[in-house]
Amino acid sequence: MIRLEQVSKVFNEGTVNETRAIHNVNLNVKEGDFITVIGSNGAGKSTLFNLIAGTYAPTEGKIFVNDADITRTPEYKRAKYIGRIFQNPLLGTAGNMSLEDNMTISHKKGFKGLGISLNSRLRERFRKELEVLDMGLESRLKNNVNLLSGGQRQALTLLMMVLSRPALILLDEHTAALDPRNAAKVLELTKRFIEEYRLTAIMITHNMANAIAYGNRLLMMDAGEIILDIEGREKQDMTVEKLVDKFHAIRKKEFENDEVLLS
Ligand SMILES: Nc1ncnc2c1ncn2[C@@H]1O[C@H](COP(=O)(O)OP(=O)(O)OP(=O)(O)O)[C@@H](O)[C@H]1O
Repeated sequence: MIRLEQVSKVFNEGTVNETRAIHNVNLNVKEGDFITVIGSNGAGKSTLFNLIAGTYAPTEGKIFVNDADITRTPEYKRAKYIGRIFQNPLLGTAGNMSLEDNMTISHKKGFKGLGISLNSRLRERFRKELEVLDMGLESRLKNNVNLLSGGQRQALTLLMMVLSRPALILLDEHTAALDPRNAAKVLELTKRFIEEYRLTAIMITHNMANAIAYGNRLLMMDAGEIILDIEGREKQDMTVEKLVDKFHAIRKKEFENDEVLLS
């Protein structure tokens, strides 16, 4: 459904600060894929997301959605079908607005422009949707979102995004800023929503064990390249040790991401 062909991204081209963040990447994301992405520091993981989301245009190459060339489609247009969650829980929701107002906005997005006003039926629906999170948020519809904890806020962001039914979701270390208990909870909700709503998802994680445990496909990036793309049996049989060994075998160097190896 999303395809990258020979995509490269160079920042500050022709200056002393020139950085080749993505180099000749080919990637075909199939409908229903849940892809985890792991990689050393500066490997190009976030840049890959920025290219898919349209935050940056590639220096070279093309990006397609269902065979339509979207290489030059601006980010705000792609946002109609690509959902994205960042590491920072403050970014996905409006803190100075209530839960119900936040949810109304994302609900409207799901209905692609239909005028929708907040009424008791919609409130009841929001309550039911929030119950699924099992965080007690169903009784806090009128609370401002900035009263929520980081974990609650990230779970709400996830729920709102899922309910707008994006064709593709990009999760950029979305549990990395949470304490371990909340991180595990949000990760489990993520898995559950992806399965229940049959979403196509790409998730960057610094945790190799999670990259192996979640999803049907795993990418490893290094120095702007996808150096490993595994799925099926090969992914199921993968272990952290085997993954580190694979990295050494391919790159003939140490894996430079302390967080990955320590987590
Ligand atoms: N806007 C930008 N301007 C200049 N250089 C950039 C920009 N964004 C990323 N880079 C550079 O591109 C390379 C890849 O960065 P990117 O953030 O994609 O890596 P990453 O794999 O997400 O790293 P990390 O795990 O450390 O977050 C790095 O060398 C980075 O400094």
